[in-house]
Amino acid sequence: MCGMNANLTCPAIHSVSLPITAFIGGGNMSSALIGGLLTSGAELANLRVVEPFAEQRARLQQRFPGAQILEAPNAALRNAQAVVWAVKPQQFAQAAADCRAHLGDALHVSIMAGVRCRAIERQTGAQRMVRTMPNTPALIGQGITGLFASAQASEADRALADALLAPAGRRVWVQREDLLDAVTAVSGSGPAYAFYLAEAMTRAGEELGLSGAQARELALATLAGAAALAQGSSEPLATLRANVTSKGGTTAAALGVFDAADMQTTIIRALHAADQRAKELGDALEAG
Ligand SMILES: NC(=O)C1=CN([C@@H]2O[C@H](COP(=O)(O)OP(=O)(O)OC[C@H]3O[C@@H](n4cnc5c(N)ncnc54)[C@H](O)[C@@H]3O)[C@@H](O)[C@H]2O)C=CC1
Ligand SMILES: O=C(O)[C@@H]1CCC=N1
Repeated sequence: MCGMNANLTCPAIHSVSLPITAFIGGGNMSSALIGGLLTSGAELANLRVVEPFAEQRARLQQRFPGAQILEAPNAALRNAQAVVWAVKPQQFAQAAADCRAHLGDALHVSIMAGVRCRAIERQTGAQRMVRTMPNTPALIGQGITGLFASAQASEADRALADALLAPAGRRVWVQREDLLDAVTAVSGSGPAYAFYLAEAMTRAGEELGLSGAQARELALATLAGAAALAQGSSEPLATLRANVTSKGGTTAAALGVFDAADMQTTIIRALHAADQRAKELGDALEAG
């Protein structure tokens, strides 16, 4: 049951060779995921990546020697046991049309925001699917990925998807497909919110006289330390916040400004907008 439970550790993929796996789209997230597989010791001889852009193919070839980097789908995809859809949602219909004739009986794994199992089935004919939503800390193995399996996916399929995403970091399986939009809003897009906050903290630090490098170091170490503290604690987040906030002190002064601007409501509204956008991307594909 390792594919169902984020708390169980799945067998590491490095103890066996990577099953024949085709990534469709070799951009940022593909590179992060493949990099993770490589770092975890997977042999890349069974890896195929379809990437139409020559410059990006050259980068992939240099970074992942041994992998087959293809300009267009061809017979090399036929025996793939897993196909990972890693194009932008708006590129999926074209990519699927290009690939469909070349794919055999593979598990289809998607990392695309919003694109629903129904659309993947319609565009590819696949029924065994695992949709996933990783995030960019996958680049350093510290990401977190939400996963959802179609009803037809077997335990072995779930385990394979889990193993492919394991080098990217932690995994959380959800039981309803629409919850992947919520995962996208919280953790898929989430690194950008953290960087946004860090940018503002860094800018303020500079305005207050620190060097840019010092302000950045202080901001990032604070965010990382606060996240690590909260992860190791069973206290509610509000209690951890209260522990920093002396009555009449500096933190209260800062939080007072946040509250006056209704920051929590704004952040919550922002995540609803991300969830809504994932749904719109899904709707557009179903309509198209
Ligand atoms: N960037 C992020 O933080 C995250 C992105 N995602 C999802 O990952 C997917 C890819 O995103 P990125 O890697 O950021 O985008 P990207 O633009 O870096 O990568 C997409 C790649 O697909 C290639 N491509 C375009 N048309 C193609 C076709 N017909 N066949 C094969 N390849 C084709 C492009 O040349 C490009 O290299 C998206 O669906 C996104 O929703 C998921 C989680 C996080
Ligand atoms: O912004 C996006 O649409 C993608 C999905 C999650 C992170 N990046």
